[in-house]
Amino acid sequence: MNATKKFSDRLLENVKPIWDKNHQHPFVQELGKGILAEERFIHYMKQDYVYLLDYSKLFAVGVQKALDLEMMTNFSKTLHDTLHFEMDLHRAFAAEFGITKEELEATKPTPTNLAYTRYMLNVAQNGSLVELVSCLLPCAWDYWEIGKLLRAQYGDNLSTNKYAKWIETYDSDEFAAGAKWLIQLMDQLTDGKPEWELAQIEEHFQMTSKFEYLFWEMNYQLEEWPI
Ligand SMILES: Cc1ncc(CO)c(N)n1
Repeated sequence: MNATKKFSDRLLENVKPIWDKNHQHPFVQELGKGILAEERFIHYMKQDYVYLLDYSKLFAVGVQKALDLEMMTNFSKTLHDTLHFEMDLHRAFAAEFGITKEELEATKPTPTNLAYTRYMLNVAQNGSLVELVSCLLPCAWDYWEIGKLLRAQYGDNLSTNKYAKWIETYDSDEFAAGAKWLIQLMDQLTDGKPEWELAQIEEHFQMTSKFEYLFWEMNYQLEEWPI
């Protein structure tokens, strides 16, 4: 591999068309403008809460598969930050909308949500550590990108945006630190890997990025089980 080009640069370059779609999705844009229908936002908050319960289990598997104490510490810190810092956002919004913590936790995942988390959990449990990281990374990295983008696009109107806390959370130093650590970890773990393995990693990265798109879409459409 070209010494100056990191594997994460390649990932970003190739995933751009998918992430651009995510960034232009009406759910994301309307959230940025503060005009997203509350019904859609509430659907998202509830679905994302149970999504995060499963997503954070990937960090727990990361602790188990970590190669050294530093990696273990970082996985367990990010697990803690997800359950506390990130999910506090959901609990705060739920309280505003009159939804209890118990109600949040009892949310039944939609078909899209379930497909997304089962895909990641299957890779986490049956694949290698770097495959696990390739599933975690789009979630953390693209949310950080969206936080930065919405701040840049709509930051001047945050005081009147009822979803401002969402943008502030994903554009925060705390959230950025987790994303940056995962990007660096991806580069560390892929250093010197053969192309067939890099291709496998990129496949997971693209797949979970597409699931990110489906997640915006399913909340915008208020997806439920049809039967
Ligand atoms: C669906 C989804 N992807 C990524 C994140 C960021 O952790 C989130 N909260 N939800």
